[in-house]
Amino acid sequence: MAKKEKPSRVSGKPKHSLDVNRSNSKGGGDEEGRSAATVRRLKMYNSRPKRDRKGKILKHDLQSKELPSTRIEPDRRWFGNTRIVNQKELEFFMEELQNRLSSNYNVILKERKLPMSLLNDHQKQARAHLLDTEPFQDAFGPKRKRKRPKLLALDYESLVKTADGSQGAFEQKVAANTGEINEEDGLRDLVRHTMFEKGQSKRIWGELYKVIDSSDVVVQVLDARDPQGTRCHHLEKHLKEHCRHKHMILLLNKCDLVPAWATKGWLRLLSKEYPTLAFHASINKSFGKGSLLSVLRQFARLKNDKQSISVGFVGYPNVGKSSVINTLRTKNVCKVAPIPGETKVWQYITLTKRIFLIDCPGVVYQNKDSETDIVLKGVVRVTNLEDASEHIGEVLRRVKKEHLHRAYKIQDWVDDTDFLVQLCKSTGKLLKGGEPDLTTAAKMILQDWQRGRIPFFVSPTQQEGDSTGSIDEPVVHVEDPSSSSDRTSAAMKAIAGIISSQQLMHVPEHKGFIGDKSEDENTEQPPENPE
Ligand SMILES: Nc1nc2c(ncn2[C@@H]2O[C@H](COP(=O)(O)OP(=O)(O)OP(=O)(O)O)[C@@H](O)[C@H]2O)c(=O)[nH]1
Repeated sequence: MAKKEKPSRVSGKPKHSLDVNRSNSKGGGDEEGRSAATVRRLKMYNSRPKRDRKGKILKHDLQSKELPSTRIEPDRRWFGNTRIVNQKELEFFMEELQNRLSSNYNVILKERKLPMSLLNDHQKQARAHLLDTEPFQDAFGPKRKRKRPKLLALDYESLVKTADGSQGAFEQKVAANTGEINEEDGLRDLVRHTMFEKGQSKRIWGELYKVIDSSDVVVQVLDARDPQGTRCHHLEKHLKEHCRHKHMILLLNKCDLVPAWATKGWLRLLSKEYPTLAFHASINKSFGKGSLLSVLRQFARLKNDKQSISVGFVGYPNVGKSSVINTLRTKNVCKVAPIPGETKVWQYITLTKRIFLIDCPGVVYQNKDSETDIVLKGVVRVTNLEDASEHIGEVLRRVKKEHLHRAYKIQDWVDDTDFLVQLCKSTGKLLKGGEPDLTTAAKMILQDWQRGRIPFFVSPTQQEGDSTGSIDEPVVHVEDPSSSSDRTSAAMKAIAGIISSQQLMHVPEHKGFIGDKSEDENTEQPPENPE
């Protein structure tokens, strides 16, 4: 037992530092010394058990006199808040608890400390009362509480009729989507499914939704050669309907492959809908990097209630999403290849302490594009095509003769086969017996097309209508009105400023187009080629 403390002196301070009768008051004269509570606690640590020679405890202040001297075995479980009990113990505990609960004279204190949901589990799994009956009025009367089940049909015949009707509607819808209602053999359908549905798989869409869910800002990367063709309206609609708090910007990548006036025209046109920036992805000689970084910094400022923001890069395959991220980091952090489908899964990249970038695999929304359109948009790997020559006619139609002449040194041709034969002869792509290897030549042309070696672009004038050439104030959406404040409006103004100042900048352009006089000359059908 603890010794009886000496009473404090009547006058003067206690001398010993382990004297309990020191003052506890802070404002008193004894500010520096230990308080009475501290002294008592320290004394408790000093009370060690008295042992005999063999180590057996003879006497201990905290040891019960009745029980033999015990030591508690050290165990990890003493420090955790979980316990493992066996089924028997649990059942015993449940019974006890049930008894206590059923008695009106018992109250459970600290109920929240008990795993009540576990103890009441059996109530949830109570059997369905299949044979119980209820009064007719409760089940069918005007004051019935049950929900009426939604039946598709009342009898078997009407069910069959409904199924037939919906099957017809489904088939029509599928046919409208694939545009192949007149195909009879079904073979083309199969080819389309395996090859031309790249970027449409459930897995890829899953990756896209993961990226969207994790992003605060979504950057939709478009190919400057065909911005409308590589846009995903479905995604824009989804963001507008379900994620109004997320911001979206458009990025016209590969603007070095089109004339400057076309880039500016598209910027003007697309800025009416979303903040749009032009970009040329290149680690050493990029364009638009500064503007994009400033816009992202403004978004980070806008969301300064968050520790960091995530920026998701989404878009068609091969538009250059990974290249844009590499350009921003000035480093090869993402795999880049001139073939579509290089990015397989999403990838997180740190740009700054507050800005994270997410690379997403290329996604294609099912639309009415023909197989040739899909190939020319760069969605399909050219090496996988079985008959590449069937798409060459469209290339010859879209690209001006001068460009083809400059690229392949062929003066004139009758049709696409003639062009391919001449190309095979000039490049030596011949099979056994001197037969021209049309497929290899066609693949060569398509690869050049996908890599931007053949000058081509879709003109913005067609969409712009009677554009006056003036630069409109870019649209910057503030989706969350609750967050609008001085800070928000300042950031939004800054973003609009960055975007409109980029529209005035000198944009890089494709050498093949230099010398174009004006966009008015570009009136032919289709107007992809301005020269
Ligand atoms: N000329 C030019 N080529 C570019 C530009 N950006 C990207 N590319 C090229 O486009 C090709 C595809 O680039 P990626 O960055 O792999 O495209 P991606 O969108 O990530 O492709 P997926 O992996 O299919 O999603 C590469 O050969 C790049 O070199 C650009 O601004 N200008």
